[in-house]
Amino acid sequence: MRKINVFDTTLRDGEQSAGVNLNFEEKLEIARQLERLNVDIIEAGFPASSPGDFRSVKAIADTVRGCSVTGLSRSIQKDIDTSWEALRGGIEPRLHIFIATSPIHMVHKLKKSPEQVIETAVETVKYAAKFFPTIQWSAEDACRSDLNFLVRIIEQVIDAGASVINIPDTVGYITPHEIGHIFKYLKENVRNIDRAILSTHCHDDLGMAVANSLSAIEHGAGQVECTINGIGERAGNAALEEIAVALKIRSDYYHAQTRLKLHEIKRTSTLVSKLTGMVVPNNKAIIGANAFAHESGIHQDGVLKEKTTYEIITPELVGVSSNRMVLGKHSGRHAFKEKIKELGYSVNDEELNRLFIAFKDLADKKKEVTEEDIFAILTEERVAAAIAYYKVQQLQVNYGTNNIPTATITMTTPEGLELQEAATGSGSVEAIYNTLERMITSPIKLLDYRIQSVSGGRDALAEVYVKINYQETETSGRGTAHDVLEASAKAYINAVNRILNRKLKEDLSIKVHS
Ligand SMILES: CC(=O)SCCNC(=O)CCNC(=O)[C@H](O)C(C)(C)COP(=O)(O)OP(=O)(O)OC[C@H]1O[C@@H](n2cnc3c(N)ncnc32)[C@H](O)[C@@H]1OP(=O)(O)O
Ligand SMILES: CC(C)C(=O)C(=O)O
Ligand SMILES: [Mg+2]
Repeated sequence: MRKINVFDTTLRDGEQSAGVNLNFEEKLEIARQLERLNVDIIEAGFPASSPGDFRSVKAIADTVRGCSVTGLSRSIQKDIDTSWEALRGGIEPRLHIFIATSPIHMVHKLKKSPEQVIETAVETVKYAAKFFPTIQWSAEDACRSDLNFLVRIIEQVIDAGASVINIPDTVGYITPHEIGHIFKYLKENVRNIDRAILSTHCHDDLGMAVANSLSAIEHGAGQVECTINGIGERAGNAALEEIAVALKIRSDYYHAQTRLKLHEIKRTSTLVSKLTGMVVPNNKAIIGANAFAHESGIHQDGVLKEKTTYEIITPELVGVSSNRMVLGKHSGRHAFKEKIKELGYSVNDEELNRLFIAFKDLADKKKEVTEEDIFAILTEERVAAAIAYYKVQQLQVNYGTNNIPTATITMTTPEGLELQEAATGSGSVEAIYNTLERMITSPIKLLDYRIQSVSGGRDALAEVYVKINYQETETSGRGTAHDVLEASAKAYINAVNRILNRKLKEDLSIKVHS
């Protein structure tokens, strides 16, 4: 297996993301975590860009011992001197020096001829070699540069002392096939290429940064530059976690490996996301919240039977504790039954079918059905099955800021009659309770009413607790529903039914004993 060096530029190119500004302590914390992840090189910043960046780069170089630390420099003596002051305390001081090589950049930005660019590159690499044992030289916008010009300048900077040659796709323009060709061409045509490692540095403007990096590796790159979570200038850089895991999972294809401790990936990603404020999308490969979540019934059934049916990466590989079965409207009976078992219940097939109907009904209204929701469905179902005397068939409430709230309810009675009533109240809940009282024979006194949400979010289930006095007996009742008014009606009827149930049992025992 070929060894690929991982050059992490989260603290330099990653910090170039619009809106990101890491302070000294935050940069140091991320550097320590990158060291734990075991990257080969940390690009800690751009020392000449500001006193703050100089201080952080110096602190990181002086602290980190598990890998090499580098800093970016323009092809200017002043930048090189400042970088040396920042980096000299590191275990293997390394300079990352760059100059643009594409016609667009040379003409419009640098305002230099190709010959002047070669001269500047060679002079500054020679100057840097007086201080730095290792020099990485980058041809900015290499992928839009003339290939033969690239060959010429690379040969000369290697002779001047550079031992790593980086070929950036600065503007995210190249395609996987084309970058493969560039690396192959340089390998075959740069006279002294055996004295240097070729490196790839891709941006994601066309969404191809990772694919391009992998193609470069396939065609001869020995170093890959990337950032955690793919953050970086504009649309970002190639995502470290995606490249590293692709090399691991498809080692049969790439025959290349890194020295990364992959189980540190999730922790590193979370830290970077937190400190930069760059939120990781749920569907992001490897580290997104949904990367190991299965939602649909057929997939869940497959994973329950054999994980490899739908998982090519084990969550543990990247430091995620386990996969996740998300219960939602696409889930099937197998996953639902498994969740019930996890909650410590056993249900027979008939109960499972009844519960599954209630579950699907809720899943249609809610994005994700949580464990708390399932627990509520289970309890509700069991309690309701035991004591359904009065049963609300239909409930409608009219509410408006300038209207008196009115409830209309259709309900079946213990005798099997279907009644319909309407009543008003000072609020919607009172209107419901006044309506119910018209249909229930004995008077009811409401003693307590409490409402809470079962799980978080705007679509959470509502759970209502009531305490009532009915037929000279005090009891409580609960109701759960997606709507607070429906839950309120259910709780009230549940309390009445509990009393009727208790009384029926007492009557039966009187009859049995007499
Ligand atoms: C592709 C990349 O990611 S490159 C890295 C990009 N990162 C950054 O720019 C972040 C840090 N940058 C900074 O803080 C500032 O730009 C500084 C401190 C480096 C320079 O600031 P200023 O001196 O005010 O220059 P400014 O940024 O406006 O312009 C850049 C100058 O550097 C020159 N330049 C750009 N690249 C190079 C290079 N590789 N070598 C030498 N000169 C360069 C430009 O031609 C321009 O020169 P000019 O003033 O003669 O026209
Ligand atoms: C400085 C270089 C390596 C860079 O970030 C780029 O070209 O994208
Ligand atoms: Mg870049």
